[in-house]
Amino acid sequence: MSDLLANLNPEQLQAVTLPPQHALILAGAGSGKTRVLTTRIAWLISTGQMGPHAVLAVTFTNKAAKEMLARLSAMLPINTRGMWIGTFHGLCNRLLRAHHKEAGLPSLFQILDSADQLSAIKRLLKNLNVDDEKFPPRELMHFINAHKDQGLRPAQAEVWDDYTRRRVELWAEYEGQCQREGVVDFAELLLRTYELLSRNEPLRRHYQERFRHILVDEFQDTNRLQYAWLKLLAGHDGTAGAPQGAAVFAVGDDDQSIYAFRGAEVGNMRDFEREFGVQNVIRLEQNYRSHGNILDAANALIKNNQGRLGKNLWTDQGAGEPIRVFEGFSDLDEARWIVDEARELIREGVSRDQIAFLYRSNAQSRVLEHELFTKGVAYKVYGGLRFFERQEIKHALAYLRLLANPDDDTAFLRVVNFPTRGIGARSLENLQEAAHRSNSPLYNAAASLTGKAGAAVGAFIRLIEELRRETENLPLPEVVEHIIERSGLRQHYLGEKEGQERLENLDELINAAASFIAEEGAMPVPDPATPDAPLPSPLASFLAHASLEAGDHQAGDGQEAVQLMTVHAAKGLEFDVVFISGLEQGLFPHENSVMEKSGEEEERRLMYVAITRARQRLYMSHAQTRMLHGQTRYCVPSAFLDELPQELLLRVNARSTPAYDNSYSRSPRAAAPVTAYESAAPAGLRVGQNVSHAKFGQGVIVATEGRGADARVQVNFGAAGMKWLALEFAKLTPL
Ligand SMILES: Nc1ncnc2c1ncn2[C@@H]1O[C@H](COP(=O)(O)OP(=O)(O)OP(=O)(O)O)[C@@H](O)[C@H]1O
Ligand SMILES: [Mg+2]
Repeated sequence: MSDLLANLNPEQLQAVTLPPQHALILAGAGSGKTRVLTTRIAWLISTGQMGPHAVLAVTFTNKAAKEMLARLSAMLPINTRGMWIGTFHGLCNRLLRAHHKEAGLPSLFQILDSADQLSAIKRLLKNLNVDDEKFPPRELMHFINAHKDQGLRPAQAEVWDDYTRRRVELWAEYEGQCQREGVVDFAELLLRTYELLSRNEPLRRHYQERFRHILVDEFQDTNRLQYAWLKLLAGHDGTAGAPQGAAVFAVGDDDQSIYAFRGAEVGNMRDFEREFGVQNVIRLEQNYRSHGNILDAANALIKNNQGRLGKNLWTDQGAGEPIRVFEGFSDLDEARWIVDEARELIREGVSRDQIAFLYRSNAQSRVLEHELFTKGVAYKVYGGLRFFERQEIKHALAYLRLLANPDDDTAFLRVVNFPTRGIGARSLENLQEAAHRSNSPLYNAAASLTGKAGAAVGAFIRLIEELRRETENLPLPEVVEHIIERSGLRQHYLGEKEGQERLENLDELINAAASFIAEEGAMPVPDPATPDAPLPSPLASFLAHASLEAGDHQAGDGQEAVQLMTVHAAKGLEFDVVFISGLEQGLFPHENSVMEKSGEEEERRLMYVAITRARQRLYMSHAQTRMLHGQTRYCVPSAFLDELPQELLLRVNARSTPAYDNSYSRSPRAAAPVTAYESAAPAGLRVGQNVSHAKFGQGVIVATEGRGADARVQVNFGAAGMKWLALEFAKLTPL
């Protein structure tokens, strides 16, 4: 046990060995918060203060949860399987599976990911004959999710006009549809669990008594509902006679709060301190992750934010290397340089796993991927177009979902006519109407269809029934393989011109099922606290996993690969070498943020997170032109670059003339050091400049393109929205 505590500094040691009280560890990046949290769990267990089943720990991503379990197994000779360590969504899923009856859900309820949710909403609007121009489905989805993240149901929503009233009605209809179909969306996982625990006293008591220690990583990014959920589980719900609750140990960093746009509230940290009467607020100030220059850059940047809780991070690791800054002619040029540099590092012996490419927006990964692919460098993308979101995978999963739950209408509609079975849109509409009238799932309403379509749908239902029988006793990977064959999916893609890649992905799904079983064990483990709760089938567990986890299958599992992800997804992680690309106004900071002070500060925190992921070497880059949404944009370097102490930066020049480029009106320029950013902007106007327009009012320029008579600027007019204006016609006055 002494080994466990051996390398901790005094503040870390104090935090790890606190008596069972509420505590808040407030500390900057890389100061060992996550390490302290994990070590505390190990310490509590190894000193016999609690059993593995008395702990609940919440982390932010599946990757982080896995890492925590791995670290725990390394520290302790215990089996960590079955421990309640995971993401909010993962833990809620587990709770609802164990108590689905009490939660009013079918035993095999399915999880809708965001794409499924959107299609469920579109289908609803169509069924109700609602004009989707007036009620754009995506917008309605955000409306619904934002309310649910606040812990609200339609009856509690604030209605301030007819339009909102209608939206709330549609939301209520949507809830009804989900309930009929036995599906839950991400926000519902949390809300349903919260409601279950607050209404069901015996159950609440059971968990309140069970969990003696609740530990939360990245506490700054919890939203209202998550905080309420934690309070409830910890026995701080205000109900009379609640048992002496769990000790809550929260770690966080206000400077890394990057989910305010999704309703996360840093204010939760202050509320926590007050409401739980936290006696112990511990600050950690030594950073063990990054070399001095990297840390200095991060500290200098974040100083520009107001109202911070304030911390002072230092390191004894020495200054290390300067931060290298590269300017590319174009995004392709930038990507080429990044990949060349990475290859050089790999040649020098840096592991691919220790090289990360970070970017602000998912769309930026495409050029990087293209370049990596061309040069034959193994890479892995986290997030983005997830494996489980690809068309062929969703088709295969839909068959599996129907096996598990025939009431799942989203799955039904996805594959009833895929591969084609001659069932027309008209017949499907009739079927949906019949289902709507009889308030039954499509699967059951199928009998009402007559004629040719009726026969075809009947054949489909028989196919599903047969598949269910045929796969009943098969191991999961074989179930997956069987349905890919028997559903006709493989045959279908064999006949498709571009089908090869899709077939490979389908094979990869069989592999994913196999590794899922290998990792999770062939059968789910009964929970000692609720031994009588029904165990989910391996299929149901796998489907939940597919909805919850971003599958990362570009590079084979276990293969070393360069890590690509958005800055949001990089939270909590660390790498020897980090490249941050696309440091341009409008991209990072993102254009949606420029109008608001709070938006700008959130972008700065995001940049702080990006910088502090690096251990030894940090690169930053930007391009003069970039293809975005099919157009070439001229770009101005990010203001964040100017906020860094210039003596920490090493400007590296282009090594050669660009071999290819995607900008069409760039004047031929040699490989001289490039500094003249402004030349790209038309007629004295630059990105970031405030302007006024007779009709739209005041705004700020967020992008420019073209020259002379073609010159156009994109202006964010706030309330009047984002506009592209041709300079020749629009009268813009610089302010
Ligand atoms: N006392 C220590 N001695 C040596 N290394 C340490 C010590 N404390 C932490 N570290 C190492 O420093 C690195 C950063 O730690 P950790 O990831 O726990 O920081 P964090 O505060 O959670 O960072 P973030 O805010 O980015 O999530 C890890 O590699 C960790 O193992
Ligand atoms: Mg951490």
